[in-house]
Amino acid sequence: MRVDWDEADQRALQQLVTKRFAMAAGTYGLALLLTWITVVGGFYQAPVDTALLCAGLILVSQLVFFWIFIRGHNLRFRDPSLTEPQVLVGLVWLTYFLFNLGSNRGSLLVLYLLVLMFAVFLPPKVFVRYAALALFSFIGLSLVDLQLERLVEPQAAILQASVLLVTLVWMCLFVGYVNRLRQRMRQRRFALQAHQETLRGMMRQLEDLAATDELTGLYNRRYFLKRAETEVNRLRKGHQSGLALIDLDHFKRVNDQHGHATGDRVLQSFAAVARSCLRDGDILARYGGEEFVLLLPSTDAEQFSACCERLREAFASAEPANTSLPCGQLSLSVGMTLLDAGDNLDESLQRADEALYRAKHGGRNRCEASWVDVLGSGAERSDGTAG
Ligand SMILES: Nc1nc2c(ncn2[C@@H]2O[C@H](COP(=O)(O)OP(=O)(O)OP(=O)(O)O)[C@@H](O)[C@H]2O)c(=O)[nH]1
Repeated sequence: MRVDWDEADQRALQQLVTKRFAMAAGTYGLALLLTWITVVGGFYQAPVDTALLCAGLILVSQLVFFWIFIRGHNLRFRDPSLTEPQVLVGLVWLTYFLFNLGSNRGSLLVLYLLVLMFAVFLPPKVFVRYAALALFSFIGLSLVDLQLERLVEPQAAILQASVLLVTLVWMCLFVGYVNRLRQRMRQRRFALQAHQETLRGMMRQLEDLAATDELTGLYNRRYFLKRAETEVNRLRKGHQSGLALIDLDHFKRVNDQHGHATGDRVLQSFAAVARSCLRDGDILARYGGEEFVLLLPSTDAEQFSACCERLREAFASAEPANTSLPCGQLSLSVGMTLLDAGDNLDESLQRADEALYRAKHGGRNRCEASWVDVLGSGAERSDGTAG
């Protein structure tokens, strides 16, 4: 069965299964060493050719597995570590090896457990299947010996089979326990991941709250200053950003004549108008009271002036919802400046503030730029009445 893994999972998984393969291959190496000890010690009761053939087949089988792992073909299977085929190869090889040991096989019975150790993480049902295969293979060896009339000690064979049976039953119970433990751990991991996701969501909400002005939904001053500092530092030589302080005109009068609630709605109305005039990358924040601050990345004097002018006109002609204010009563003044690479944010805000001061004192409802000569012709000054 083909399973799709994402790339990071795939790499981590491949590392893990390759380590397991190395362990299995190492175990085969030790088992082959044992084979040759039995051959040299005279316990091996078949021609040496069979031991050589067996060693060769094991080597080939491991090379095939190695090729499968290296090419990543194992990832096509539900169990990418290929535990079942490995265990099957191990059981077949071990049974053949024990068959050739004749009556000496009892002392090497433990090797069945060694092979089955690789299967302890398989589902318990599958493990029971391989445990039964190991037991019946071993009993089968004694039956074949009996058939060939070379079963020297039948009682010893029965005892060995009983020991294997008891050990395998214990292992099956142990595997069931391990499996339940793993399931519980998996559930806890999922619960933990869900908690982490909730926490992350809450953190995002908190960050949004900490960055937002409650009344207007715009960014607040703290967030703006942090963000603007980053933008200023990011500014490359030859590029400019626009910075503007925007102040609603005679706002105290709105409050005094129409009430604080109406004043609040006017502030919200400004936020809505400004949002509709600005682009996504533009940063607008409530600087305090009825004062706002705007940062327009990657702009020049002409574009920035046009943008602020558009905003001024849009607000002057906006009719705030749920207020008794007639349109025409509302206006704003803007103080603009340009930021160059290496500029200091505080000094730039100071320049914008000075321009705003001029806009207020020049009659309000206008945009003034810090880059315009104060005593000059005022050609770049724009206002709602006449140039
Ligand atoms: N409704 C409302 N009013 C606010 C809020 N924050 C500040 N204000 C009011 O905004 C007014 C600002 O008044 P001033 O600083 O005198 O400025 P102004 O009346 O707009 O006059 P100019 O700026 O010179 O045109 C004050 O009356 C503040 O109480 C707010 O959140 N809601």
